[in-house]
Amino acid sequence: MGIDLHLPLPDLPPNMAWGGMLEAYFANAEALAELAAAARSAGVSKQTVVEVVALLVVSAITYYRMYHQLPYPPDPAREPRLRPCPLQTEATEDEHVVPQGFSHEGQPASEPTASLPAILNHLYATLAAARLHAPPTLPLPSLPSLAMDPLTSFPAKLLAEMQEKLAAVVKEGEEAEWAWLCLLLQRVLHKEDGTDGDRETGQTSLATRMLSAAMAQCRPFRWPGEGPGQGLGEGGREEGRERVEGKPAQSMFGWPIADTTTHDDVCDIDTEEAEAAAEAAAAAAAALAAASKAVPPPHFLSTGLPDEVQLEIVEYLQPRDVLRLTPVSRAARRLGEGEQVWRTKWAARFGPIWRSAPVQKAEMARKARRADGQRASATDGEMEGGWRHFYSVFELEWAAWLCAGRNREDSCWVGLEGGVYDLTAFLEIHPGSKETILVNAGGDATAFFQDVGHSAQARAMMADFCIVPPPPQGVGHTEACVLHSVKEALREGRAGIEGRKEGGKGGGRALMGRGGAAGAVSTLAAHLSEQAAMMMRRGGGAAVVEVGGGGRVEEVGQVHRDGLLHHVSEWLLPPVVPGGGG
Ligand code: HEM
Repeated sequence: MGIDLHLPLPDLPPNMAWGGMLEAYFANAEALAELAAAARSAGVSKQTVVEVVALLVVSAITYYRMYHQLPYPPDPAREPRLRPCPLQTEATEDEHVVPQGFSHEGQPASEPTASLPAILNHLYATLAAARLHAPPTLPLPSLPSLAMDPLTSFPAKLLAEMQEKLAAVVKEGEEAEWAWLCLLLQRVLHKEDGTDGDRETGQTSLATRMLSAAMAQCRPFRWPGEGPGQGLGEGGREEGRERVEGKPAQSMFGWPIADTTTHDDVCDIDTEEAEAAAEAAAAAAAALAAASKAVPPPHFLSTGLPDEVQLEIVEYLQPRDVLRLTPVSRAARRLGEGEQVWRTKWAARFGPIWRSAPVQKAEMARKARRADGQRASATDGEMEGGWRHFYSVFELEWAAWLCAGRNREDSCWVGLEGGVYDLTAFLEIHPGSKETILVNAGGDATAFFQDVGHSAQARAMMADFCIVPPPPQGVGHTEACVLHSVKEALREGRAGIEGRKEGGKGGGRALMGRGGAAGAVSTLAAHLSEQAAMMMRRGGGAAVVEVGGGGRVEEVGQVHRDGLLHHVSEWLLPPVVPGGGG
């Protein structure tokens, strides 16, 4: 199955917000399903596609910045003014913590729902614009055709192009940029198992061999201005390149560039020469591989991209996609669990809720009680477990916290589908009775409310009572919500913990749904076993959901080959009977 890319190219506002598009894309269940199907039929994993899209976004950011001649790292004085992101409509501008690139001035408040083809179209259009306006000395990649299938023809076409480029890379031995663009290609070609080429014969593909050679020759990519000796132009492999007096020796990308180099010099390569160089590269790669058998495949996010760029990628992604990316490598984990990422995500998702009047009032009341001499708890005012943990807890608990105690006739608040409603005035006239609401008030009543199956008319009435609006559709849930459902499913015996031995060094266990288990359970189980399978294929290790002694689930987490425990908070899980729930 292919994805039709014959879409009309949209007008590209210069201040396109990639993050918003990507957010919308990943939040779009239909697009995800389409992506999954396309990925399956093309033999590419969803994970890979996520990475590819993320990398494409980085390229877009890169070219966007070049196009507007914005410095990197960003210089606040020269940044385009950020407009409050659509999620933060109430607070004043000063109060906003706007995620980088989330939204720019002049953009419509509501992001269009983007599909993968639309995103690619935007990206390509940006690249095209960048090419048109770039100074001729800037060696930009030539573009893949716009009318192609991103999941099938993309790798093939890009491969052809990349082979050409790689030949130049190897020849010049400098252009790390290409090397990481090729990583993108390599990830796609790799399918998902970290091997390449023909597994039977152990032959690696030309692309990989060339890439290895290029990577071996390239020093990590750095943006200019990161410090002496770090850019490629400083003390790197500079043979064949001349520093021009009085001119910067680096291009914006940080590789050395003589001012006689033209775009054509870089992009139009003599095919014969390229083939010869490719062969040389292959030979070099073979020698390299023979010298060191255990050359790990280069990984996404460990390619020497500047930290800020990597951070930008993960900040754009939905929480669940960040969680999906973290097991890819140590670097990805370090990033994906970073404080700043979750802080930003929290601010974008819950900032408006936190600043909403009811929450502020409740918070002030709580503080006043403290001032009245109520004993503060040991953890009061501290953030335990970091921002990621806090994000999960907040997501799960804030409505209950806000509504606590308000289950009376004179004050009746209910949490529903991510918003909070004051139903005090509605109690008497509620068609489903006052009592039904009262027994469910004072906390989150979403489950019951949805069970009842309220009509569209009923839903239309809700806005009148809303005091804290629910987030816009598509703002995803984190693992905390998934685990909340898991907890319920375990408690009700709809799911259990089962041991599952996998190959490799360590055994593995996964949380398995049982007949009729909640969707959340199977989602988590599928995710975990996907991870497990991936780890196994990469040479041992295990994805683990651990069951502690004494009939209690002590912890649930993923243990990876690198020995890192991806921990999920204990308190989310209920006691289970010995032997594993049910
Ligand atoms: C803003 C909040 C709410 C509004 C505007 C609302 C409105 C309505 C309306 C119009 C009906 C009539 C049936 C229909 O049109 O679907 C109804 C029925 C009902 N509602 Fe609500 N409701 C709200 C919240 C709740 C909550 C929080 C609960 C309980 C947790 C609840 C429980 C029920 C029940 C049990 C019925 C009766 C269903 C039946 O007889 O089939 N409602 N509600």
